[in-house]
Amino acid sequence: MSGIVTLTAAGAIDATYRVGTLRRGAFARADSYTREVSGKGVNVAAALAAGGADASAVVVLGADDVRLARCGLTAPLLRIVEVPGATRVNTSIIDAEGATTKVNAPTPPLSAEAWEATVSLTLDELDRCAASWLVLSGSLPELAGTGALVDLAAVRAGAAERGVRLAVDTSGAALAALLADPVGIDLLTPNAEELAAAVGRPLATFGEVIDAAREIIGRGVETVVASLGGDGLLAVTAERAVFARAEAPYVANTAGAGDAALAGFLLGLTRAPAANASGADPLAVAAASAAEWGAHAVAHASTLVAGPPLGIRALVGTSPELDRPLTPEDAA
Ligand SMILES: Nc1ncnc2c1ncn2[C@@H]1O[C@H](COP(=O)(O)OP(=O)(O)O)[C@@H](O)[C@H]1O
Ligand SMILES: O=P(O)(O)OC[C@H]1O[C@](O)(COP(=O)(O)O)[C@@H](O)[C@@H]1O
Repeated sequence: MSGIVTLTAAGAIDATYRVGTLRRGAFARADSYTREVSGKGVNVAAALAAGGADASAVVVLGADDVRLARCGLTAPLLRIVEVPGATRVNTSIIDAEGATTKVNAPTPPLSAEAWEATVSLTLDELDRCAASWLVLSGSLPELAGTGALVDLAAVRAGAAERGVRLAVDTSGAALAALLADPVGIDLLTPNAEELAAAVGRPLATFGEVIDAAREIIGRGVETVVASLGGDGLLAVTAERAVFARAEAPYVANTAGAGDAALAGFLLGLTRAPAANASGADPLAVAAASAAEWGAHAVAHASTLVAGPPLGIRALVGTSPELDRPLTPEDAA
């Protein structure tokens, strides 16, 4: 199988605290605390590898945390660009009811040398594993001294020259920058909030999510997978919209669900030729796989998933109910 490479220009340490009760403005002592080397592309690659894919993660990390990265379970997947200092820390606080409060730190600016090294390592990695997909994951740092985000043009051109398909999972300024030039993006995986920001209006129903996804598709993106938390997801193309949802065995930590769902979608696509041959619908197969991996991830205490979603089966609908409201925490 050809490989899948992820690029995370803003690597992170995920710090997860479990507390009994979390009250704004009040003291809480954690019952447990974990630190994981993360960043969206690291999590995506970990899930892809757990699903049997040949995956690797190019990630920018602070030198202070490289030893932790080299000792972790994902170490064999990581292609690290080391920059001076510490990696940013993204903090999740999970209370006894299973609700996650998350604060992501800003990423420090990247020097021109570090960004050049990142681009060149990414293109080398595409060649090394004869990649079929490149996944651009997470927020983007500023290029030091410019006030502008790092420029993805060389990475995108390099992927296009090699016939490598492009998946994008990002938010905020990075999503806006990518959507200013969306032609060539094969797969975009926003959550409802990110999709709402991209089209500049609130989204309250499945029908509104599909319309927003089609607006993005009209700008040049091939497929939009809108992830809707506990409501599941909608996989939308110019002609089709497929709904999928899987029941999570329990909700332990929602951080990383989007990354696992993206990995699940790509793993599902790799099964598409076999699905086609057996008369199954490839988009539905990929959407089901995404929902199963997402539900699997929320049942994991850590951001990273270990192993495939055994025993989790998605319900899939090829005619989503357009009037169905999103649950309030997913509506945007
Ligand atoms: N509580 C849940 N129960 C079942 N599936 C879930 C739950 N939360 C998330 N998922 C699955 O994981 C996917 C990604 O989660 P979501 O929270 O939407 O992404 P993100 O982390 O990017 O905001 C969802 O589309 C859904 O399929
Ligand atoms: O680069 P960003 O947007 O700050 O996101 C990084 C964070 O996203 C995560 O990958 C989780 O993302 P999802 O919950 O969307 O899967 C964290 O592990 C990481 O800390």
